[in-house]
Amino acid sequence: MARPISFVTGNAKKLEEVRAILGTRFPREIVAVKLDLPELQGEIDDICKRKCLEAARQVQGPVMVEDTCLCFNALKGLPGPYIKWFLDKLGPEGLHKLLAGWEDKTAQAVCTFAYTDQPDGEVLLFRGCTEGTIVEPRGPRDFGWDPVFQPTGYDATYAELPKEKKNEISHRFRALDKLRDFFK
Ligand SMILES: O=P(O)(O)OP(=O)(O)OP(=O)(O)OC[C@H]1O[C@@H](n2cnc3c(O)ncnc32)[C@H](O)[C@@H]1O
Ligand SMILES: [Mg+2]
Repeated sequence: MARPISFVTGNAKKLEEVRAILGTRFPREIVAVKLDLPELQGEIDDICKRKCLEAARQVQGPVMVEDTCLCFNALKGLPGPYIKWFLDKLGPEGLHKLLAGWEDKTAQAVCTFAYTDQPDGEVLLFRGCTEGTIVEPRGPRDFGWDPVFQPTGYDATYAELPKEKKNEISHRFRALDKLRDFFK
């Protein structure tokens, strides 16, 4: 039997969605490890790779980590990987207001899973994107920027959609679909 994969994250909501999406149809056991890993500045692939190798160093075994970006097209992809700090400081209202001066309200939610089986191993990346628009916040506020992200083709924000629906169309679902293919 292959060793369990530690999913290293400080975010309980991510973990909840990963468990719901992978369900029981995933061939490897996944154990949650709650660590808030440092995230270095830079391009998204490098952030993910370094986060993953740091996780592997701390866990000393197979790990996966995940990084989520919210990229505003009018702002050439920003806040991108810095969305966590923008959200912390500005709140959902402030994210919407950031685009006040721009006609283009479109955005991409981008999720990148990084996997490695050992501390100095090769890091594999699995990415999923969902297109949408940034709207005035609507719906429950229990997960990040969900209230301001309205996926294309829907009248509801991520926050307003039933969890099962979000998990069928989300950036995280699409990334996990690729990860699942790899482990099949
Ligand atoms: O420990 P890690 O896994 O890094 O967890 P984190 O909360 O620091 O997460 P990120 O570094 O990936 O930062 C992404 C930010 O976007 C938020 N976020 C991530 N996925 C989201 C989703 O599906 N819907 C809404 N907000 C999300 C999350 O709460 C953070 O504020
Ligand atoms: Mg983080």
